[in-house]
Amino acid sequence: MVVVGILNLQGAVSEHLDITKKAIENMGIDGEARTVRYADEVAECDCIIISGGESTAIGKILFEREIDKVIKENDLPVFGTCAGMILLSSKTDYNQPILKLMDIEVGRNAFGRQVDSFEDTINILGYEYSGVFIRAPVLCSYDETKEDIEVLAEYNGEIVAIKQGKNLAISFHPELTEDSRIHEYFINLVLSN
Ligand SMILES: NC(=O)CC[C@H](N)C(=O)O
Repeated sequence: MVVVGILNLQGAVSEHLDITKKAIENMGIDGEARTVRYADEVAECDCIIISGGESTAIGKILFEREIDKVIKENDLPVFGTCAGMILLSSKTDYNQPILKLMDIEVGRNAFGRQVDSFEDTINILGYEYSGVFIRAPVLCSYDETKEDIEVLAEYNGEIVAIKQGKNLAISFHPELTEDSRIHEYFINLVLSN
């Protein structure tokens, strides 16, 4: 049984819930997707998804509620999309609370400054995926000495998907498509030893 917690503090939460449910169904595994808002609810999960939204707001509430501690103490894998990627990083170009779970540095609002959002094809995990970018962060650098880091996708020469151990950071919004394969990939990461 795998319990996927979608952090419900701010942002595109219901979309992640729906697509995670779809991923679990497609995989045919014993699993559950639920939204979580407090540290004790997070502690009952096997992994956490942090949605897009406003990373400063999400980070502030996350630290106030000491959800960071539960994630770290329980070694919970985290999948972050857009604002979630920012929260996974170790450094951003803003002064904001972040989890520092991945050895990546990001720049906020790097894509789509002129236009608020766009959609384009991303090659990821061996297939073509429709990437939705909404004021997305760019990955400025990552620690190349870390053997557990793997770049999963690039777009116009920029890294837009990267994993480190069981943490996954994506600068676009897979929850805004009907395609659950990236969510399935994350759940498989969680299930693998
Ligand atoms: N769609 C998003 O998640 C945008 C992220 C937002 N620009 C931030 O920096 O927090």
